[in-house]
Amino acid sequence: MATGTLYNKVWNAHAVTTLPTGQTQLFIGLHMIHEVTSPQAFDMLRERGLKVAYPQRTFATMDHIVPTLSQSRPFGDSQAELMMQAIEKNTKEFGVPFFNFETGKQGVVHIIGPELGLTQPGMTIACGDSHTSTHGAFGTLAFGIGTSQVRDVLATQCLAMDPLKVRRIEINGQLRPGVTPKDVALFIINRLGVKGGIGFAYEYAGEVFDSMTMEGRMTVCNMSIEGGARAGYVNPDQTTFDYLKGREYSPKGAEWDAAVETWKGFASDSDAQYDEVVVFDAQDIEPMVTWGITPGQSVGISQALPDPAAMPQGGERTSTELAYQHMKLKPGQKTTDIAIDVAFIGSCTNGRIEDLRAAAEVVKGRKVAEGVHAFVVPGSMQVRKQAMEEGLHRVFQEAGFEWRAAGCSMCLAMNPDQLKGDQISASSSNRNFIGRQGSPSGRTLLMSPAMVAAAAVTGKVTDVRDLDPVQGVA
Ligand SMILES: CC(C)[C@H](C(=O)O)[C@@H](O)C(=O)O
Ligand code: SF4
Repeated sequence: MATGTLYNKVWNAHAVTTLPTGQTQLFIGLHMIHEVTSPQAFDMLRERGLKVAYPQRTFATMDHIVPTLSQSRPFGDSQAELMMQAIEKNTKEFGVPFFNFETGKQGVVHIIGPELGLTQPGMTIACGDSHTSTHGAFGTLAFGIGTSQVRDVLATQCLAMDPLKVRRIEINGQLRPGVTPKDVALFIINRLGVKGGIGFAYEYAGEVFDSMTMEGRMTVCNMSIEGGARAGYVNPDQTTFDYLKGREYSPKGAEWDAAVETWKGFASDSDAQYDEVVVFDAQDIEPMVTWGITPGQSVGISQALPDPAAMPQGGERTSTELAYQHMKLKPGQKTTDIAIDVAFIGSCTNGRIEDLRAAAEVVKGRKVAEGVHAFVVPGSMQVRKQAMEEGLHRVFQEAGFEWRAAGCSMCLAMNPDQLKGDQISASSSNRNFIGRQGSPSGRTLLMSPAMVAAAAVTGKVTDVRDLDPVQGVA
């Protein structure tokens, strides 16, 4: 059992009791909700005549179904309009703050929590969404939950949870130029497998994380769930505190100093005991690209696609063969030979300002390749505003990208932004499952925002480090 870890400290600080099932009843400090997994939970509350126990610890937004072109009401999609109306009604009736378009703070749930300073070190956080692990970047224990658990948290502010083991993933050394947090996330999943994290919380540590920005840490924690982990976190440090200072919901004045002292106390001790420790060398990581139908089916940009015939019979070989069938790619093929149809920059993995800056940097002075449909969907209204203040929208538009409104968009295509037929996308999102981007035969290549930008301007998967400099661009 892990001791002296952040996991351990945050868990114990929030444990209410041990339930007869052996599970821990855990108090949840922050509950974020969105339109997809909350309507039935509110209905169940209504059926039982219950209230939201802590409306001041509950915050709502809408992200999955929002159209990114016209947002005039009623929405063109009547299903989406109904979901919007449901969350409007539920938040009003139950007294839950709702970050809708009018507030200027709407966005993907995992982007707005940190951006508003709602996400704070040492917290337990829950949201009816698997990528809640994102908030672990702040030294929180953040869990994605299902709709019946959303009901439980609404009604009691508690969850019944099984304890986790802790695996420390330490990456030492410095990342090579052009290698980003997204590449780190894909590398970890490639090495440990999409199921490798089952039963674990991942603690990300080592020089790479020490020097990573908060947005980068969010990208890596976001994808913990794609590696099977229940949660993922980075210990809070000065980078964390600097990010949170002055945010809307961050503590102010004397409360700020007291909060920082408390937050520091949640970090893992230097002599903490882990259930497992895995160590990687930063130099071994290169820009990564997925070629298959799970986020673990990836290669470094310089490597050829793997050969299933070289794998032992069984699970991995079968899923590799299945992936080749769906992706219409060939073992041994170079990733840089794969042409793309669509370039999507956005999502809770890579829809933050640093992601847009990194992509714009590549796009500046270049043009989207002929036949490629490229678009940028900022992760939140605030990210969008910031990007426009920096003129990034113009960089994208001049290159031929579309500049859209904030939401989940083509990350999972619950809105009109969908692949057609067997189109292939270069996508900065987190899942490449069959049908994920709206078309059953659609194909998704996951990569960093800079790599998506490089693919958009060349029309095929490209090592962003190989692009020739653009004349006249500083
Ligand atoms: C719609 C929602 C329940 C889902 C999730 O839980 O992750 C979505 O956000 C996703 O990324 O697949
Ligand atoms: S951006 Fe994608 S992964 Fe994130 S919450 Fe939305 S659909 Fe899920």
